Amino acid sequence: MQPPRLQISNIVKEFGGRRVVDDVSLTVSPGQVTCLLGPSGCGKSTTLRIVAGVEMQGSGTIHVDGALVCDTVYRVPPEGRGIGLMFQDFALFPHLTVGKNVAFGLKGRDSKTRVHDLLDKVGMSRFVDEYPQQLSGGEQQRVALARALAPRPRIMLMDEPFSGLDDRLRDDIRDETLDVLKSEGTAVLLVTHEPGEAMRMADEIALMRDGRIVQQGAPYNIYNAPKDRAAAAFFSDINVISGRVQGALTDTPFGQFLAPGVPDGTEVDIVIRPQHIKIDFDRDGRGPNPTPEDGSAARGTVQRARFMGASSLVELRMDFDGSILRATVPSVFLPQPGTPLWLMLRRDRCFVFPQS
Ligand SMILES: Nc1ncnc2c1ncn2[C@@H]1O[C@H](COP(=O)(O)OP(=O)(O)OP(=O)(O)O)[C@@H](O)[C@H]1O
Repeated sequence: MQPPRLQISNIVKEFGGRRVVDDVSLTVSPGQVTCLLGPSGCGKSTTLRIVAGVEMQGSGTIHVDGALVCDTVYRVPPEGRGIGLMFQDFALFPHLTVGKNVAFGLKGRDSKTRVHDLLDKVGMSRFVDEYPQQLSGGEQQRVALARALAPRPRIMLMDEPFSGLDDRLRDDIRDETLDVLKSEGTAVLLVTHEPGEAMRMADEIALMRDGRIVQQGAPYNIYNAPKDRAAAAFFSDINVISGRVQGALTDTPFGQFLAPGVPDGTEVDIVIRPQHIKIDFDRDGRGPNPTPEDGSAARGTVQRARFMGASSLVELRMDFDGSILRATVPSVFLPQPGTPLWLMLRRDRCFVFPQS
């Protein structure tokens, strides 16, 4: 079997006795994009710097195509690792033209063709003789991508590469970058703190917290089967309803929830995203009948409703304990504050986590 393009095994790094990377392992295959996703300070960039070879790990190993690149005694220098880098502040050389920037790391006869092909791929051919300061931020980013890919790196490391760009442009450049990276078959390790960016770019997401990878998988799986409450909350606003387990069931105002394998007496959080709450109208103080899919309805009063563009966000104060729950509804639904409404929770979209 082919070894993975990049294999990171049990990497540990401490700064001043504090473990900022704690036993991180992951693999990336050619043509695959893996995102290290997590809040600021969780150790993403340090992990990337260790792979790049500009930082040394305390323990653990890195292999590229099955060959050892570094452990705690042996170390291939950064330029010998076949790795391309793209960082937010990774500036182009201001005194070189676009073409010369891209050609910078290239030798040999076919370098002209390579520069031409890459500039074509990133849609920048017509700027070949311009200087970086004549280009917009997005154009510079495209050239930086071409430059990083020019020597055909086996692995591309990207650290928040799009964060200097404004929103709309960022979406376009992300998509274009992804197309180019896929067409080159490069293995990509991308660091970001933005779940939206990870969902958009990644084949696989490694969710990091306090130096550890807490969950790893395809974006769909991580979003729909988060490991704990914090993992669920990292991707969207969440609603939390608390309960206590008795006989593998939790009683709540929304009916009973299964809590298999959770010991009696355990307090649990039932977590649901706002778009998975169902709203129904009040019929003289009565709500919809219970169903196996959605459980029982509980009543609340609209506090406020806001139009969000593609959806509307409705905040309700619940009769049963005065807590606020948030529901999003596609398109336009803007009930007046004070309107009584009934909420139901889609059972297949609820997560039950023991409280820690
Ligand atoms: N050279 C260093 N010396 C001491 N502490 C460091 C050093 N580099 C990083 N750290 C600390 O290690 C922790 C992890 O930093 P790192 O940059 O890897 O996090 P991150 O997840 O990439 O966050 P951000 O997105 O903010 O860069 C931080 O608390 C940081 O202050």
